[in-house]
Amino acid sequence: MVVLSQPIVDNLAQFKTCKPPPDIFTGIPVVDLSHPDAKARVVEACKELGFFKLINHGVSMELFNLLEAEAVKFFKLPQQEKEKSGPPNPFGYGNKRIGPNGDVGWVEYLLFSTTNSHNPNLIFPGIPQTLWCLVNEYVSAVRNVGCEVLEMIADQLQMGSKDALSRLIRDEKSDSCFRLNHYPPCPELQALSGRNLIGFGEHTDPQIISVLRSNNTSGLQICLKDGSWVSVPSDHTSLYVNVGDSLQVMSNGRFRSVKHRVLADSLKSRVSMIYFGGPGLSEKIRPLSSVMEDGEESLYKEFTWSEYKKSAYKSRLGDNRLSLFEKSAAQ
Ligand SMILES: C=C1C[C@]23C[C@@]1(O)CC[C@H]2[C@@]12CC[C@H](O)[C@@](C)(C(=O)O1)[C@H]2[C@@H]3C(=O)O
Ligand SMILES: O=C(O)CCC(=O)C(=O)O
Ligand SMILES: [Fe+2]
Repeated sequence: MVVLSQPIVDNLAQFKTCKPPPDIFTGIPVVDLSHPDAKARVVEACKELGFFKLINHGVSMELFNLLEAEAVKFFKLPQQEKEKSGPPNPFGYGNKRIGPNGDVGWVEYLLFSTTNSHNPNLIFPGIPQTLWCLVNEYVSAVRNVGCEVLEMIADQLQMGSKDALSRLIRDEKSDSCFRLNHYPPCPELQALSGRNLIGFGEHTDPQIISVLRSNNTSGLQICLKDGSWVSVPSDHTSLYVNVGDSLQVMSNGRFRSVKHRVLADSLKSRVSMIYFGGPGLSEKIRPLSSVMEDGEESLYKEFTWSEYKKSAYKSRLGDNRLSLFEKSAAQ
């Protein structure tokens, strides 16, 4: 019999839990970037799930491994050392608290702005130079992948110019960010209740596009159109792409900003790295005229990314942030 000390139970009581994940879902669309039908498959997946797996993406396994190893090294540092780069405001090292409004999860993380104006020494006094350099190298590689995907969408939807979407995240004023997440295992809880801790609660990503890579520990779940949650198979060689709220708006609801969450594993650490491609602060977020049919009305009130971001940072993780900007919402 496993005997749990009271402090462990008390400490875990603040976190939400969930029944162990169901079998791994086999219906995640796989897009081979080098295949001629890639554009059509990307668009189909953005409409159906707002989520897909990318293979032949061109980011080297070596870069994945180097960044993962440096991230693991950082997360193994004594708590005091890691906290030199925190608290996240919103950038920096965070532990258990997500965002400014009381959300918690079984996760520690480093959140970076990808805009150069942020001096790393001010926000990350505790971060090793090697990790900083690898983050920059990795971000530029996955930004290119994000741009390639957005260019395929623009082409497939005949948006007129290939860079109608990609320019937003390629722009030097793009307000993008990057996150390294570490979900420690929690065997005590599994032993106690047979349940899993919620590592990162359900939410949608506010930006245009997110590009995710994880180690070989599963835990990511996405919500299907019928409201059921399914587990995404882990694959440390692939990238996963999800549609963010801004792309849902720009497609006037044709693409789906996918609701997702992460369950911590009871035995294995999960390490994930996510690039969130966002537009410049003053960019207007509205349906692109090229996607609209004759007479079609926008489902959303027009807003700038700065307005949306401000509103997002007032919300709780699981809130439907776009609902405030829907045309049907009270003015
Ligand atoms: C609770 C929050 C954390 C978050 C900002 C927010 O107020 C609502 C959106 C959250 C989210 C989800 C996707 C990304 O992980 C993130 C960096 C983002 O842009 O929006 C986080 C924000 C965060 O952790 O600061
Ligand atoms: O860590 C993951 O796998 C996903 C985390 C996530 O959804 C996020 O950071 O927005
Ligand atoms: Fe997310």
